[in-house]
Amino acid sequence: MTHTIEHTGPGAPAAQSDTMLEVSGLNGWYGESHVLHDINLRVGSGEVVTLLGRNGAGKTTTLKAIMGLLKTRSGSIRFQGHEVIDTPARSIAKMGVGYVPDDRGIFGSLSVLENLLLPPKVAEGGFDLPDIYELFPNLQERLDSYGNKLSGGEQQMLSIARILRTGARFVLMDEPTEGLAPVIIHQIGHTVRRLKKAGFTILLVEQNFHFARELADRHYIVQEGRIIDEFRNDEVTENLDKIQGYLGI
Ligand SMILES: Nc1ncnc2c1ncn2[C@@H]1O[C@H](COP(=O)(O)OP(=O)(O)OP(=O)(O)O)[C@@H](O)[C@H]1O
Repeated sequence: MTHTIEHTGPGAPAAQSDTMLEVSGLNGWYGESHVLHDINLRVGSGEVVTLLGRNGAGKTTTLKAIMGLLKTRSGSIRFQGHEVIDTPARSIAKMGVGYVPDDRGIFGSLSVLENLLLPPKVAEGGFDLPDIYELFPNLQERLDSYGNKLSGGEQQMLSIARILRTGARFVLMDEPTEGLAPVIIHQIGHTVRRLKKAGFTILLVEQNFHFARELADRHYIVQEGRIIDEFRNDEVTENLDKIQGYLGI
């Protein structure tokens, strides 16, 4: 069945009580190196929430820990009320959590279509191919191209598109704008806005504060593996100096 995103409602964030993700006291390690320290964060259903911070702050590691890709972790990660701290990544994906990694994870020796069809469906209601082509017309034109022949922007779109196909409704996105030209960043921003309108929940890691500010409902500031502050998007203007100080911009 075609998933008509144009006809979906305005997608205002759901009530505070409707929690998609609740992380409490999350700690994470790479070997002996203690990288995440008592991370607490919450993402409501239908919200776009960002993790902002300088290089090496621990943003990617936080996403990996939530997705189950960082195995040495402790604390609590609840997805729609279910504790997943001991759940492997494969099972977390099956619960409807999609992950768009910072390296985009495209297989260079597979075509666009093969890359699109690769991740297994996890839920009904995912985008079918016409939905994807409507959202990303460039991908339809490049269906037979190999992944390694795509531009950075096309790879990013493919990486997002294949997650949408799976039926995941909660998407973790790691720096989707990294290294892309302004016109492509604009297109990615347009995509995130449409997904929000269609009711998706998004946890977004970003270095590009201006991009994050255009899209997000709330922001968490990550520094040295800790959440040190948080802001609603409508509090950003009055806290701009503070935020720019945190981010070093
Ligand atoms: N595979 C790894 N093994 C050991 N240490 C790592 C590994 N990956 C990241 N780190 C370290 O963990 C810390 C957090 O890194 P992380 O990649 O989560 O930061 P980030 O905020 O996402 O920054 P960036 O935007 O640069 O990716 C850094 O000190 C980094 O050097």
